[in-house]
Amino acid sequence: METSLRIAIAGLGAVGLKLAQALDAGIPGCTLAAVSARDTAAAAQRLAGLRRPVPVVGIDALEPLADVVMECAPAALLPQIVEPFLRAGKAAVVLSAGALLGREHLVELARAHGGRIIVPTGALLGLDAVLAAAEGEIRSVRMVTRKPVRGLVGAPYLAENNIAIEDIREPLRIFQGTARQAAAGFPANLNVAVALSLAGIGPDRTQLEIWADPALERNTHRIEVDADSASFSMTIENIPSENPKTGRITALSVIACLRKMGAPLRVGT
Ligand SMILES: NC(=O)C1=CN([C@@H]2O[C@H](COP(=O)(O)OP(=O)(O)OC[C@H]3O[C@@H](n4cnc5c(N)ncnc54)[C@H](O)[C@@H]3O)[C@@H](O)[C@H]2O)C=CC1
Ligand SMILES: O=C([O-])CC(=O)C(=O)O
Repeated sequence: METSLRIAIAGLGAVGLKLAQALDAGIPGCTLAAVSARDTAAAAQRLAGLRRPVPVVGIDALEPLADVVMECAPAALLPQIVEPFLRAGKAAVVLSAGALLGREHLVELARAHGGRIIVPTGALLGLDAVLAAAEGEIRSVRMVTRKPVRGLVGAPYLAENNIAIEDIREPLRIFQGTARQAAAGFPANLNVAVALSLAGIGPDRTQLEIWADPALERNTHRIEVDADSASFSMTIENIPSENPKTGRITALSVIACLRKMGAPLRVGT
C-alpha cells in the first residue's frame, strides 16, 4: 500500500524554497505538509506559486504536522528544529551539519526515542566511498576548499583573526586546521567538511585548508582519502545558488535524498 511521508521544511532560503517547489511538483512517497520561515508574510508570498498551499507556522508548531523535518535554516536554530522530531521518534534531515558538533545529545535523543538524523551529501561528493572506506581503516582525510570572496565574507573566524579578504588580488589561504575548528570559525560556510568528517574519521582527524580566491566563480572542494581499501581524490566545483555561500547542488542533493527514502530501488551507500 502506498504511504506518503509528510515533510516539513524549516527555513525557506536558497535550499528550502527549491525543496518546497520540488515537493510541490511531486516526489514519490513524499508530501509537503508545512513550512517555517522567519518572515511569515514573505514566505506566504514565496509559496504563492505552489499548486497545493501549505501552512506557514512557527518552528515549534512543525512536529505534529509532519513525519520528517528538513532543516534548511541558520545553524543556531538546529536544536530547536530537530529536537521535537527526534523526541517523537521521527527523522530530521540536517543541512547545518556543523551545528551537530558539540551537540552529541541530539544523537543520544535520536537513539533513545528511535528517531534519526540524516546528513545528506549536500554540496560535497564522495561520501558513499568515504563511508565504505571507514568500514576498513582510513589513514587520512584531507580537504581543500576554495571559494570566491563573497562566499566567505562575514565568517566569524575572519573577524576574530583580523583577516581582511574583501580587497585581495591573489588567492589567500585563510585557514588550516581540523573540521571541528572550521565548523566553529565558518558556521555558514563549511558544513561539507563536517559531513565529510562524520562519514570518515571524525572532526578532529579530518584536515582542512580554506582559500579565498578572487578569480574564482565556484565553491570548489577537493577531498583526498587514503585508506587500506583504496586511495581516492575528488573535486566538485559548485555553481553558487542565490545564496553565494551555498552551491546549487545542495538543494538537489536533499531532493535526491528524499526521493531515495521512498524509492523501491536505492543506489549508492
Ligand atoms: N550540508 C551542506 O552541504 C550545506 C549546508 N548548508 C547549510 O544549510 C543551511 C541552509 O542554507 P541556505 O538555504 O543556503 O541558507 P539561507 O540563508 O538562504 O536560508 C536560511 C533561511 O532560514 C530562514 N530563517 C531564519 N530564521 C528563521 C526562523 N526562526 N524560523 C524559520 N526560518 C528562519 C531565513 O530567513 C532564510 O530564509 C545553512 O545552515 C547552510 O550553512 C548550505 C550549503 C551546503
Ligand atoms: O559547506 C557549505 O556549507 C556550503 C558550500 O561549501 C557549498 O555550497 O559549496
